[in-house]
Amino acid sequence: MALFMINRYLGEEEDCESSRESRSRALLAKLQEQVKARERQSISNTPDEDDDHQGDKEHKKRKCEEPELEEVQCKTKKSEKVRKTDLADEVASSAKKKKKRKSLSTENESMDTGEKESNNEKSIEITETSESDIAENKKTEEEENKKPEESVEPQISQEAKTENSSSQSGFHILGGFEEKTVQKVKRVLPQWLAQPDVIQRDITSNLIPISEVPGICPTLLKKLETNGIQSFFPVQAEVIPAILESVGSGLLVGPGGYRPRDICVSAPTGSGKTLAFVIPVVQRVVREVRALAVLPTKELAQQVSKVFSTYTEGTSLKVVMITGQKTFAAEQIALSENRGGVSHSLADIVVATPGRLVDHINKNSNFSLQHVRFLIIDEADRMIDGMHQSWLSQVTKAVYRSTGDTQASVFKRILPGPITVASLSPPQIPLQKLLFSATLTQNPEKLQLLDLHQPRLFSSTHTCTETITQIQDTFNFPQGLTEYYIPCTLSKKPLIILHFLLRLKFSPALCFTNSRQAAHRLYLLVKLFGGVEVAEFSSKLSPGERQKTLKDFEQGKIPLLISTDAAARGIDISGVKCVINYDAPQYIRTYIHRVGRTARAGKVGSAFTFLLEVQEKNFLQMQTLAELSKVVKEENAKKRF
Ligand SMILES: Nc1ncnc2c1ncn2[C@@H]1O[C@H](COP(=O)(O)OP(=O)(O)OP(=O)(O)O)[C@@H](O)[C@H]1O
Repeated sequence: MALFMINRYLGEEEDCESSRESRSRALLAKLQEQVKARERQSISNTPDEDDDHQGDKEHKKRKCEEPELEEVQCKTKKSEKVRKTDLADEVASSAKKKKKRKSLSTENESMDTGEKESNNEKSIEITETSESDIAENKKTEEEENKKPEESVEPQISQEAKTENSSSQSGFHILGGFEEKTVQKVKRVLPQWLAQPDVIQRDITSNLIPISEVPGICPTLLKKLETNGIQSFFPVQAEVIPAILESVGSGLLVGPGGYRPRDICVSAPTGSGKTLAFVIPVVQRVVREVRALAVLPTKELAQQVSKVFSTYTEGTSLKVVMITGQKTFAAEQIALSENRGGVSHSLADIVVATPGRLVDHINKNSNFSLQHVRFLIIDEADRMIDGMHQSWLSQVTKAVYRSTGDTQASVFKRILPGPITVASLSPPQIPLQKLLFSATLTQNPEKLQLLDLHQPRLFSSTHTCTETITQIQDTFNFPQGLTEYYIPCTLSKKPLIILHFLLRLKFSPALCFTNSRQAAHRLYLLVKLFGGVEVAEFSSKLSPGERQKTLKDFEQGKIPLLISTDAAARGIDISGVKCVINYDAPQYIRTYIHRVGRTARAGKVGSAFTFLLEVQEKNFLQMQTLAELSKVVKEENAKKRF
């Protein structure tokens, strides 16, 4: 007995024949209906229809032959219709998005409009195929237009629809449209730059009696007094003890037996930076080239050399200047002598310009820098700009050059690297860099070029800004300086100069132009006009002529000196009452150094800048002059020349 009975369903198979017949009949009827409809349609169409239509006819013909295929194609067309309608929707929805995202550019908007237009064209094509669809589309479009500011939800659904349609059409949308907040990288200044030892800017109310500054030997104190120096300026009171402390345990090592920190000083023009390095160097140096001061120009080197000579007078120390003012042979003789086949240094302190220094390193075999303890880089920002000459790497190489001398090898110098037990023994002479400038850059990338060791900064401009994005090189002007600018025309400039000298008796005046030609033209013009003793100063003159001109100017023989920027930096001429920028300087640093030739050492002075109308805006926009511009604007509103 069977446990289960399986009944087989035979329904369709049973009347298979009859159903097949009825299906083919129905299909035939449907086809005939369609053929008739198309015939009616073709009759109603005009004969001058385009090629596309003929294509259609052929198409229809094929369709008639292949009814099944037609069915499939109809479906495809239908889905295309859906896509096109969706495209129209997409445009509508993107228009909405556009309204919401105000930040879209007009250019994009116009592009979008174009797209919309073309999509509209497409939807017109569609209307030809199905009128009911147009009505529907129109309705949707109208609805969309009527409610442009719909709630977020419908828009999201539209977007979803768009995405859907694009995935249907086989396109993938690239890129996300979400606005993500990008995390900003906060660049932080190294601590030594962010937290300097602050130097008071006001010299006169911050004088420190020389006896109160620790560590200075009695001989030097006496010498200072002999030179009329009773008190130290703030920069000297801060920096001298710091340098002396770094050589407290002798020249071989710094505090705690470690390499001493390099020192950077940023203080206004005329604030006394020269003595800040001259005093400790003279106190600590013994015979051998122990200190090397590098300066950008001959005049500056001469000036610094003079200060060193003053403070080494009466000691066994010898200062030698190598700037090319003397012949190479004469400089060689001054630097070293040969006794019994062994070269001995005759200089303890060398003051040099970078070019000539490199010449001696390469060509003078008796010139040794192996005992240099202090490397002074004055006008440091200018010297960094001149680093392409690679003078510093040449100096460093010469400092760490091996002698092959076994006796000296006890104190052999090795290029500094990471501190290890081995590197600390035997003791080495460290090379300590001392940087000075009124416009020392605070840009760590530039300072990096100097390969400083754990630097310590003394600055009169502490801005409390640590992040690099906020950092601007900000500099201070001397306290006693008053700045003016004079709006004028080109033709009136010479007259104003004469007015200053002849009527207002502004002298001695140092007048700056932007080129040698301009300086020479103005010099001739003033000379032709007469009534004022005038001289010019530029690289056109020989070093000897330049030196004489500066001396005459300092002694009051020349009330007006017309100069290029050759006299803008570092030149210390006492008694300059007024600086005139006949041509406006292009850079703030140039401006600071030019006007810094007056109001030196706590004295008062004035600076005048002639500005053509076109230059006013740029000049006042120099960032650090923002404050000045405010004051000067108010003042000049009253008095216009
Ligand atoms: N303690 C002091 N007492 C009186 N005068 C001083 C003192 N220190 C320096 N001076 C004088 O101040 C003047 C300016 O000094 P110095 O040339 O060193 O300035 P500076 O800071 O190097 O300026 P710049 O940045 O323009 O080169 C010099 O004439 C110098 O003799």
